[in-house]
Amino acid sequence: EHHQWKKRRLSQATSSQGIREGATQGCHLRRHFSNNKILVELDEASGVAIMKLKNPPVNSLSLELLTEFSITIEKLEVDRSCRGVIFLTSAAPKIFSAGLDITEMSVQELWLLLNGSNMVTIAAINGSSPAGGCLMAMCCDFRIMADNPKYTIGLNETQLGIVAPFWLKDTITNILGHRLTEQSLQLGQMYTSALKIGLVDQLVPEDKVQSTAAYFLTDEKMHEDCNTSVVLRTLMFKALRKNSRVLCAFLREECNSVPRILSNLHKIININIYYRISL
Ligand SMILES: CCC/C=C/C(=O)SCCNC(=O)CCNC(=O)[C@H](O)C(C)(C)COP(=O)([O-])OP(=O)([O-])OC[C@H]1O[C@@H](n2cnc3c(N)ncnc32)[C@H](O)[C@@H]1OP(=O)([O-])[O-]
Repeated sequence: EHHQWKKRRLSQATSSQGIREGATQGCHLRRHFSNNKILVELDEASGVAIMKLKNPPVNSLSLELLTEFSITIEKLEVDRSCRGVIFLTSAAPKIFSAGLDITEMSVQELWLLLNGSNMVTIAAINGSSPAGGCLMAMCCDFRIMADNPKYTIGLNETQLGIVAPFWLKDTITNILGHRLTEQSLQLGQMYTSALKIGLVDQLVPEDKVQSTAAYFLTDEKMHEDCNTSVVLRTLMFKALRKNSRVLCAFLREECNSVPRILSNLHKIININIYYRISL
């Protein structure tokens, strides 16, 4: 049943959003597809897909954006010309994402998709990234952030009166370690020095964020890093996150067993149930 639902969503996505082929940019042929809230450029020469969030004014993760996010990831997963690489970056400068839309609450599907994906994912963080924005970046395999002291990143849930569920805590623990996670979550800390604590992997000038992310995936970079393929390293990394993946599989299984008539309301209720279990 879930399989049919997935197929239906994919065909809806490809027909209703429309894929425009043949647009050129630079010397590579690019395919674009654009939804209301997400712009995707697929460079066919390199197989690199760039996903840009465009939900002004602050790129909040509204239900509409999150739904388009799921559809886009699913489309790229089955697109054979995509080498399995995505950059998440904001179409608007200064703000990567303000996190969940404060009037809505539904982000677990995004976490499931990114953690469960076999594609290499890179967050090109070109602005502030609190709460859900930080979660989205943390779910990626690498994080490259604009070097600007005005931009902060972190999980400020405690400051908002939200208790972080276990899967969010596990995600940040994988990156920061146990003690720093405790401090970070207790204080709802937003960091300006995210590189120092390892929350991001690289700080670069603002206008270099996207090109650095792209460079990460080139053969040249691969050679620089002792001939270790980025893809291989990522697979190793994903294997190290085994617990999260087992958890993902478990949650996915659980989600699938729920009849997916999928009105948004049902979805939110299901997610809230997971919230409750996790707490
Ligand atoms: C399990 C995971 C749990 C995750 C939980 C979350 O993510 S909870 C979320 C945690 N997120 C946060 O705590 C983020 C808190 N926000 C900020 O820190 C800053 O807004 C900023 C740094 C993102 C942008 O600064 P800036 O000076 O460039 O811009 P500005 O401040 O002037 O805002 C412009 C407009 O955007 C509005 N708006 C803002 N955020 C949201 C939102 N999430 N949603 C909807 N709307 C939002 C804001 O009200 C204002 O509207 P107005 O009045 O024009 O109608």
